[in-house]
Amino acid sequence: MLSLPAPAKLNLFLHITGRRPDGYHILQTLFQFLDHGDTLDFVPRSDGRIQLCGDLPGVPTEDNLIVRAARLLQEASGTNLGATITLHKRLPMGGGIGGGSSDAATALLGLDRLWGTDTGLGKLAELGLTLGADVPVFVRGRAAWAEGVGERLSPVELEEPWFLVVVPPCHVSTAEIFSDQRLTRDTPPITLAAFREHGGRNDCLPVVTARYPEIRNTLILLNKYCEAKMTGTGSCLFGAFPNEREADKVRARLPATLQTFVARGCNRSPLHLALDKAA
Ligand SMILES: C[C@](O)(CO)[C@H](O)COP(=O)(O)OP(=O)(O)OC[C@H]1O[C@@H](n2ccc(N)nc2=O)[C@H](O)[C@@H]1O
Ligand SMILES: Nc1ncnc2c1ncn2[C@@H]1O[C@H](COP(=O)(O)OP(=O)(O)OP(=O)(O)O)[C@@H](O)[C@H]1O
Repeated sequence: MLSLPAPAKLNLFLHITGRRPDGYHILQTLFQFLDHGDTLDFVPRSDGRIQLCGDLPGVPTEDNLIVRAARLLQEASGTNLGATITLHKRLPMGGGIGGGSSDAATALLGLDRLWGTDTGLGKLAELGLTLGADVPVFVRGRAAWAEGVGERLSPVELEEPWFLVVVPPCHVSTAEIFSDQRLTRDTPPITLAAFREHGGRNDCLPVVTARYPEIRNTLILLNKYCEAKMTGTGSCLFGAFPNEREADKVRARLPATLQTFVARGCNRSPLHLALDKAA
């Protein structure tokens, strides 16, 4: 059996600089991975079937990004093999930490290894992009400066702080935020050097806090202890700390009813570290 992580990501900032004719948004963002996420177990099958164990509430199996990724790779590689895949879900859904996209990337890389189809990261990233804008960065496995719709990636070396992540008690649909009339789509493009000097913001935050009072209130609370930011289109909020102890201290002060976790920021995806180890 092959067991692999599907880590979370954070968008350290997110600027919307324009919109394509097809409605997709042109963005600038910085992706960093967390050493916290789902786990997928893979067992090969000779009958060609894709079986998923570990159903998600509200997601029909055929729509699960893991199953869709598996079928895409079967088709692209022409393999006759199948797999039984077990998903151990830990990441909140609709949290902006990329759980579904990361599961898809882990399925693509894990099955490519299991089946010996040797597809290569470039082709896997291309297949992944058809499943979601966030899949390619998980396939490439490097913290990245991203442009375009999130698929034009340049690897970057960032500090690797500890993050306290807070999951407000609501799901946010990415499509709903991107279609809100109030969203600003005209932030002037910046450079990585400018971000390192002046930082950046999340252009989705005003729309998300206007729509979700729970997120606005959680942001106010977290801001008492650190500079709180939002990842992706929400709902998750985070703060950076120099070490685990400092992050844990703030975590202990938050109401026990709030879902929270502490994880290390990683420039190299835990998925790729695990694949190297398993080689
Ligand atoms: C917000 C981010 O998480 C930042 O990393 C991503 O851009 C979103 O990536 P994702 O969840 O993989 O998004 P997708 O599943 O590709 O798209 C969900 C919906 O969001 C909108 N969408 C997504 C990405 C983008 N650059 N512009 C968009 O307008 C589209 O309406 C799309 O139907
Ligand atoms: N394996 C999967 N894990 C999670 N969600 C999945 C999966 N397969 C399909 N989905 C669907 O994708 C939706 C988005 O899930 P996901 O956890 O990626 O949200 P997210 O963290 O907000 O993503 P992003 O940061 O990419 O916007 C879910 O609400 C669910 O309907």
